[in-house]
Amino acid sequence: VVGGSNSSVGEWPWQVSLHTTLPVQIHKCGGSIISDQWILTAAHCFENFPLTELWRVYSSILKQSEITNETTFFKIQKMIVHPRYEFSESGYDIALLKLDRPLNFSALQQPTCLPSQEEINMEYTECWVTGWGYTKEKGSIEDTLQKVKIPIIPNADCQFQYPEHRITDKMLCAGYSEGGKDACQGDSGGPLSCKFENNWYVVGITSWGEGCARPGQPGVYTVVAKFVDWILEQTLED
Ligand SMILES: Cc1c(O)cccc1C(=O)Nc1cccc2ccc(C(=N)N)cc12
Repeated sequence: VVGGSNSSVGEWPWQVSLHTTLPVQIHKCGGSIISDQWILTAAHCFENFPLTELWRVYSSILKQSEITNETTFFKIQKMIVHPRYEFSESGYDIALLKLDRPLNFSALQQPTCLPSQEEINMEYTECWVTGWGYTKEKGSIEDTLQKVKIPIIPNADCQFQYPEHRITDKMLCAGYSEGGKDACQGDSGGPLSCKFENNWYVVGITSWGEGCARPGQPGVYTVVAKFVDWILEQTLED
């Protein structure tokens, strides 16, 4: 996250950290708890690491430095990448991870709400992006979970700012025209969380952007509301 600040303990209890273990263990992506056994994240996180055995899921973490060999983690029992995903910029950048065992909800780890299906994206006035990603383009993974408040912008404006891309209705954009605040590499898969009538919803999934926090280059997110049917089909089956 560029231009953000440190989160406090339990502020984003649905945020998880996804680590790969080879060649060394490292944070790769964020994700959101949406039930006691399912994590919502981005498909592009698994492009070079499609094997579930390579991943560890850490919940109730504020600092990456809290993670030691003794820290408990979840393994991935099932990885479901959207069948229409090809690459981030073409959309469908969404994936579901089934944990090897249910997690116990607590103040530090609990699910966030899935948004309703109608298009109320523009009515969300309080949205935050969170993650341990880079704080600048040539950055590195942050120790403390970062947060930054970012406004959702109309897709028409976003399309103008990305003339070489097709910004579809399954993508949403968020950013400041002057740049300076944005998600970045390492935040991928994490939530764009919006507070609505005193509840938090995972409205977007951090997906891509040209660089990070550049003026006129907003962050692009998967619109979760467009995939609620798919999410329910995949997760209620089990
Ligand atoms: C290609 C690249 C880097 O090598 C380092 C940092 C960023 C980039 C880059 O262009 N964009 C990105 C690469 C990977 C994930 C990203 C996630 C979000 C955003 C965003 N701006 N909201 C940009 C990303």
